[in-house]
Amino acid sequence: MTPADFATPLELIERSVSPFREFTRAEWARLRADTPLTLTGDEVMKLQSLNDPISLEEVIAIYLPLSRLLSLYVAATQGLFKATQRFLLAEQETKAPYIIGIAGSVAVGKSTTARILQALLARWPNTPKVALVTTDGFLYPNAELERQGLMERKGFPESYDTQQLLHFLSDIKSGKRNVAGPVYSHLVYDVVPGEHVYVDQPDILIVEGLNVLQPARLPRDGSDIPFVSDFFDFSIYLDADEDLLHEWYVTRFMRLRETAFRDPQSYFRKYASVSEGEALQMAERLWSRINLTNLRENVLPTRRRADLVLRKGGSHLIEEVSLRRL
Ligand SMILES: Nc1ncnc2c1ncn2[C@@H]1O[C@H](COP(=O)(O)OP(=O)(O)O)[C@@H](O)[C@H]1O
Ligand SMILES: CC(C)(COP(=O)(O)O)[C@@H](O)C(=O)NCCC(=O)O
Repeated sequence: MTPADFATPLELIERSVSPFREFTRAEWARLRADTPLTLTGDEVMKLQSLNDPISLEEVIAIYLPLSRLLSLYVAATQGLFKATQRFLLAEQETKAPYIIGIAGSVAVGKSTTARILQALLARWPNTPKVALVTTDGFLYPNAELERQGLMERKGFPESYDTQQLLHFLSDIKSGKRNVAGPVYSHLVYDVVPGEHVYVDQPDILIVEGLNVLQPARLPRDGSDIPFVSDFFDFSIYLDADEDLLHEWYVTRFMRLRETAFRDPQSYFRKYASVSEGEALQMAERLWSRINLTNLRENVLPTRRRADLVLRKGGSHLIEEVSLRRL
């Protein structure tokens, strides 16, 4: 026995009650085992979002072990589903899609993580059909947010049509074909009327958004309201310190000024032509009044509900991984 093997009773209790198993980057990277690399450096570059750099090394160290874990979990869930069907003496073979939720703050890089996972999972040897949707389409349109005085609460739980999202997920989970969902445009900063995304019986669905792990606000009459996460088979929370998120948000806003904001259709076009100081002020205001407040009040408290927490450090690399004990 070494001194490190001794722990105080309190330490033992803390260790035994933590619902998560913690891994350093190096420990997690070893769990890739023999999972083959199926993406090239060029493909990875194309999947990254603005101001969210990702390298092939990150895919190898973090995402290949995750892909291996998910392939085991998907197979186990499918086995359980088949067992239930056998028990029910079901005559027809049906299948339910495996649904993965990705939560985390604005500007943490959920979109990059979601796209990398989608590409990796779609390249498993049995090439499953992997669909990806973002929850921003389920935000109420700006006109409705304005009517309800919620324009400064965009991204807060009350700014989403959660009923619509629940119906959408329920239709997909129950195997309906061509389920239509709404589409949000960051350019015009609003839901696009008449535009839809269609999800057609995927093997795997990735649902990405700020509030996907949010508990339902239970009605006083005690009726049973599902959580969005009730539809998830696995969930990921992408985490980073507040200071980093703040820096990433403001840097991205200032880079968007040079690109997307120049488009005459951009909601933020004004900030492409005002002084750098004024643009910076707006970015700071959006961050602190909306996104940071939402992070503290609503998003971060859901972290402990995830099955896996990926924690990013200063250079956008994932430095720590926590996996829920089953
Ligand atoms: N104002 C904007 N104009 C254009 N694209 C944007 C704007 N804000 C965010 N985006 C893009 O939208 C996507 C989602 O951003 P966000 O909701 O902050 O989540 P995350 O950074 O976690 O992916 C990112 O790819 C980001 O680059
Ligand atoms: C559209 C968002 C709410 C993110 O939505 P999500 O896809 O996570 O549901 C967010 O990017 C946003 O626009 N927040 C409002 C404050 C801001 O303009 O940064």
